[in-house]
Amino acid sequence: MTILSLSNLTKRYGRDTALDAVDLELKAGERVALLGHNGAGKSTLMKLVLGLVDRSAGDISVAGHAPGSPVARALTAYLPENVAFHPALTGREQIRHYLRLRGGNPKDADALLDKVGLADAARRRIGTYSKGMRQRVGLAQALIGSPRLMVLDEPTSGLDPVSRREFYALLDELAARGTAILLSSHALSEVEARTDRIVILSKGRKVSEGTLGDLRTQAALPLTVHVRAKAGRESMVASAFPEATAAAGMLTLTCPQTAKLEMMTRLSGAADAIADFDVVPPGLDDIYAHISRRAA
Ligand SMILES: Nc1ncnc2c1ncn2[C@@H]1O[C@H](COP(=O)(O)OP(=O)(O)OP(=O)(O)O)[C@@H](O)[C@H]1O
Repeated sequence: MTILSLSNLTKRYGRDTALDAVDLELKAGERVALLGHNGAGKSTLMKLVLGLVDRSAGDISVAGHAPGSPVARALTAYLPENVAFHPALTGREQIRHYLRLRGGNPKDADALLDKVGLADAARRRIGTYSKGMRQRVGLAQALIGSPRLMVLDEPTSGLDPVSRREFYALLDELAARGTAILLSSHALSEVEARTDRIVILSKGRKVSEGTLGDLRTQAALPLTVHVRAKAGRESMVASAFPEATAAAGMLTLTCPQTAKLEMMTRLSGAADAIADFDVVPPGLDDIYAHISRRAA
């Protein structure tokens, strides 16, 4: 089921085009990452989805409803990059407050805090929480009313690696229950591992979209191959791979995606002299840099 649909979506501020004819669909349970340099249009896209600004052209719907309409608002949750809570309130008091504002039952606060792993800290003041714990309060708040679409702006910025992993595990659980997740991030390595699809914006235009595999194919960047020779067989390996550069006791060479099999044949041909080798595909940071540069 389609939860979010953007078609030819355009937003202009005066003569500047912040978002230029963007198409995008999110189905239930999909996790989609929005990448782009500063000013690429990520926040504008999110604001349009939340109904905070009006579109200049194109269409947008949240489960068939206009963004900002009462139904779309009830179906959508938003977690901004920097969530601010009252430091003197406990986690439980803060979530009870939000539940009252959203017409929910304040008694549900403990269940929500438990869901985000804050059951033990529910009675502590938010002023004593770490940044990761405050982000979880934000997530608990966003979970009120079981949203079908969750929009997260840089949700893990400032979190340590363990908190980031735990945060993504919570998102995985939400997605597994059918919530569509749209998040923006600059932390490419985590997006690489924890989202189903990646959308790259540049100057308001969608310049790439797909799984990491799709993007890898589009970018057509070469693989990197590291080869370590057996002791005493260095010159034999060096002559088998004359194009390689040597550093730190290893030979390093690149191989086009389309020439993987030839590379395997060459490696097996020199197998007697090789102690170890690694074939490293380009990571999302390389692919992102390549696609953004090409778009610019
Ligand atoms: N309210 C506004 N009035 C005029 N121009 C705006 C407004 N909001 C955004 N813009 C412009 O629209 C373009 C896209 O901005 P946007 O904030 O969507 O980018 P972004 O990808 O979210 O960037 P960042 O990563 O820095 O948050 C920029 O050129 C920005 O200056």
